[in-house]
This record gives sequence, structure tokens and C-alpha cells, in this order.
Amino acid sequence: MDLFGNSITKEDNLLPYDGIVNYFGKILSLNKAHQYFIDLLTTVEWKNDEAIIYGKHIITKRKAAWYGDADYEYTYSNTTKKALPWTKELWELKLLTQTLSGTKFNSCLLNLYHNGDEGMAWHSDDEKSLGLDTVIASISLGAERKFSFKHKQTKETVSLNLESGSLLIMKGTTQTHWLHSLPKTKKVKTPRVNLTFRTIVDQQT
Ligand SMILES: O=C(O)CCC(=O)C(=O)O
Ligand SMILES: [Fe+2]
Repeated sequence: MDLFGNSITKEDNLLPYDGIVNYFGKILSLNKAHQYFIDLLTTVEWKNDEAIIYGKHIITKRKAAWYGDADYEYTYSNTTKKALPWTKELWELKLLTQTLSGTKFNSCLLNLYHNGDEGMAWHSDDEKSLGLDTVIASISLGAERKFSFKHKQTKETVSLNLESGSLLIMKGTTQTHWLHSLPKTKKVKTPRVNLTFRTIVDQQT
């Protein structure tokens, strides 16, 4: 369902131009989504994210973790993380995501937002380590949150709600032309876990 109550299918491109975003809706049953949510909350090595933004050292309220096939280093906002080896749950979700998206991934960035006071500011996932026109698959668990895209030139925005157990794919030139964000909201009082499966290219390990 988009924000106007229209139903969307995984074939629909949510972006009007300059990129491709497909929303698969719920790919996990309510039970499975809940079980993965609880398992990930307890088994993932969550850490407050540190970032350098406009020259300031920031420690985010949201927590993050980075997993992968090898101990890839991932640098964003001037901080570097080394990937941890896949856990059982992350490996299962990676395989499911690969099957549904037809894309192979080698790493996953996880974010834990404790409530609506925590979000993610406008950005593109256009780090050099991801290469150009990368495919990113995003699984959401827990609280439903609004997710928005904004075109870098035209400033046109597109928003949708990410349900628990849902899958969203960003591909084509999406990261080149569009920003995305998870807006903060007073309405959400419960936690959400997000997994973004990614492909790190051009790195020797
Ligand atoms: O939490 C989300 O849905 C998005 C997270 C995100 O954009 C990112 O990790 O790059
Ligand atoms: Fe992102």
C-alpha cells in the first residue's frame, strides 16, 4: 500500500524516473518476522554508530552492525567498520533475499532504531566500495516506518511505509540520482530493525 492507499506490486517502479525501486511487500509471515526480529535483537553485535558529519564527531542513538562474506572494510561518514561473519539468521535472510531479487549479495549493514526519535538523514548509498548502480535489498522488521526518496535535482519526493517482514529493492541509477531517508516521527514508540544487503566490489581481502 502506498501512502494514498493504492496497492503496489513488486513489478511497479515506485520512482518516476532516474532509478528503480521495487517494493515486494511482506515476504515473511507475521510469526517469522517476529522471530527474526527477536533473534536479531539478541544475536547481532549492535554498536552505536560513530560518524564524522560536517567535521563533528557524532555518536548516533541508533545502533548498527556490519556482516559479510569476508572481513570487508566499509567506510562511510569517515568511519570504517570490519565485517563480522554471517550468523545463522542473517545467512537465511541473505539466501531468501537473493532468491527473491535475483541478485547475489556479499554483505549486510544492519540498523536498529529504538523508536521514532531515531531515523536516518537524507543520503545515497553511493560509497566507492559499492560501485556504480549497485543493487541494495532492504528488509524491515518490527515497527512500521515511513521511508522517503528525494531526487537530487528536481527535489521530487516519493514515500512509502515499510512493513515488518517486507522487502524493498533499490537498483538501476537510484543511488546516483536519488537520496533516501528514514524520517523521525513522534508516532512510533517501538523498535525497528533494518537490514540492507549489499555487494562490496573491488576490494581485496
Ligand atoms: O532503515 C532503513 O530503512 C534505511 C537504512 C539505510 O538507508 C542505510 O542503511 O543506508
Ligand atoms: Fe541508505
